[in-house]
Order: sequence, then C-alpha cells, then structure tokens
Amino acid sequence: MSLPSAEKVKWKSSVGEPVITVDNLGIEFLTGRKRNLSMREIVFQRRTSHKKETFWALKNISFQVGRGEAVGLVGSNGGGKSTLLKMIAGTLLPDEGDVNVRDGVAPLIELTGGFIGELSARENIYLTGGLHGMSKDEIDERFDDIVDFAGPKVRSGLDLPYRHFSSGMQVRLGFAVITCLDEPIILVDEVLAVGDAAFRDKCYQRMEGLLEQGRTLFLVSHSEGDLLRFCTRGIYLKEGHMVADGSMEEIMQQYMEDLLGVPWIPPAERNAVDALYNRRDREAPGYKAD
Ligand SMILES: Nc1ncnc2c1ncn2[C@@H]1O[C@H](COP(=O)(O)OP(=O)(O)OP(=O)(O)O)[C@@H](O)[C@H]1O
Repeated sequence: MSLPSAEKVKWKSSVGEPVITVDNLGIEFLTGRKRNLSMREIVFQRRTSHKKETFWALKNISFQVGRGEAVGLVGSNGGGKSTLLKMIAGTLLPDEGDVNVRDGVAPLIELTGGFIGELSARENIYLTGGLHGMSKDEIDERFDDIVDFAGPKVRSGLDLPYRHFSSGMQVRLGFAVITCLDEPIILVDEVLAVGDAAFRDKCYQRMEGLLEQGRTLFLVSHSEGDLLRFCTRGIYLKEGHMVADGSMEEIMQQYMEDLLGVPWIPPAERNAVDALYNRRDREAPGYKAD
C-alpha cells in the first residue's frame, strides 16, 4: 500500500495562529537509583543518606504549534516524547520554562487514557466527558456512538471495573472517548499499535476526519507509516533535547538515518523501486508466477 506524501494529504489545513507555545522547557526527574552507603561513606564522610540523583528528562525545548497542525514526535525510547505530551496536557509541570496551551486538550497518553481502574467503563465515560466540559445530556447523546466505536466486547463489559479490561479493550474505549470530545487539540501516544488491524483502520478513518475538521494533533509513534500518514510536521527528541523540527519526511529521514546508520528511503519511493524490480522479474525470460 502506498502512503500519501505529506504534500498530498487532503486534510492538510492551513496553519492557524499558535495554540501551543513551548518556551525553554525543562523537567528534572529523580533517577530513582538507590544504593547502600558504603562503610567508608558512613564512617569517614559521616554521611547518613545519598544526595538525591536527578537528570533532565527534557531541557531547552522551544517550539510553537499552529491551530490545525499535525505534529509527529519521534525519538528513541526514553527520549522524552511522553513526558513532553504530559506537559502539554498539563499533567506534569515544568521545572524550567513555560508551556502555554490556548485550546482545550484531549489526551490519550497512557493506555488507560487517565481512566480510573476502580470505576466501571460506563462511569469512566461520564467522568471523562464531564471533566472535558460536557453535560450529562451531551454524554447521553454520544454514549452509543462511543460504545459502538469501541466494539461489542467493550459494550458487554460496560459495568465491569475498568481495570478488568484487556489492554486492547482499554485502548478501544480510550480512543473512542477521547476522539468523541470536542477538544480542539488531540494528543495520542503510541496507542494505535495496541488495537487489532480492523480497529486500527477505524482509528485511522476517525483521525482523518478529525484532521479534516481542523483539529490540532500531536502523535507519538514508532510507526513510520502512521507518522507519514497523519503528520505534516515532525519534531525529533533525543535524550531530552530537541534535535530537529521540520517536515515529517525530513525529520523521519534524519531520525531513521541516525537510528539505523543507513540512508532512509521514503515508503512511496521504496514502493516504486519494489514495483520496478517486480516488473523486471516478471519480464525476465523464464519467469514463472508462483
Ligand atoms: N515520573 C518519572 N520519574 C522519573 N523518571 C521518569 C518519569 N517519567 C519518565 N521518566 C524518565 O524520563 C525519560 C523520558 O521518558 P519518556 O517516557 O518521556 O520517554 P519516551 O521518549 O516517551 O520513551 P518511549 O519511546 O520508550 O515511550 C526516561 O528516562 C524515563 O525513564
């Protein structure tokens, strides 16, 4: 399947005024590493505990995102992608710098979508809708759409505690709820990989619909196909630093070459080369189809 190039995607809306401004952002975490004090440290240095060890999970991050942009965040594991999304969502606060978000945010950052494990799926739908400013009547109106999208397994488990849901069911419900909210900014962190192929297809269609409406998207993914399909702009984070900000194709090229150490060929070109080789094979003397 050939993927649309970033220039051809039909939902690429013109970029509006800045809705997310990240200015010199930094956050420091405890490493959580614990080691017993040595006898030497206790006796000679009279130490009773270690100095807390910390590291900057993000440092000196600055960028702006305009209304209607679809931004893909890339980087190796531990690079700071989820942390950045949590800071945009307001669930983590910076130790340095600022994050200014002008529109409402619908985050699907962890598999659980911020849902509460002890509450039923039904209660979580009403709670999340309410937290995002929807009235009970509005949620009633959308309830069936949400549950239909999530699928029959979720419907049959609506009154079970959410923590009893499989990770696939959790993602189905999380995605269905988050994308039914009216929030203009959507943050999606690596959740599309969890659902099965049929559900992923439904998610793709819904994401395209939301982008056509001019919503702003932040997508964290390790899937080259998903990033190129939805995002027109990319940001590359490496060990907490912003390495590059550019078109999704440029960023993918830089990231993949950095990661794999070989030149990266965009999927559309790869498909064209494959087609050429297939044709050459088919036309070769003595070619037999399988
Ligand atoms: N609450 C926390 N306390 C301490 N360290 C944390 C905390 N949350 C994240 N980290 C650390 O911060 C760094 C960045 O983590 P983050 O989850 O943002 O990376 P990521 O780029 O999303 O990685 P992945 O691709 O594996 O999901 C990692 O070293 C991680 O272990």
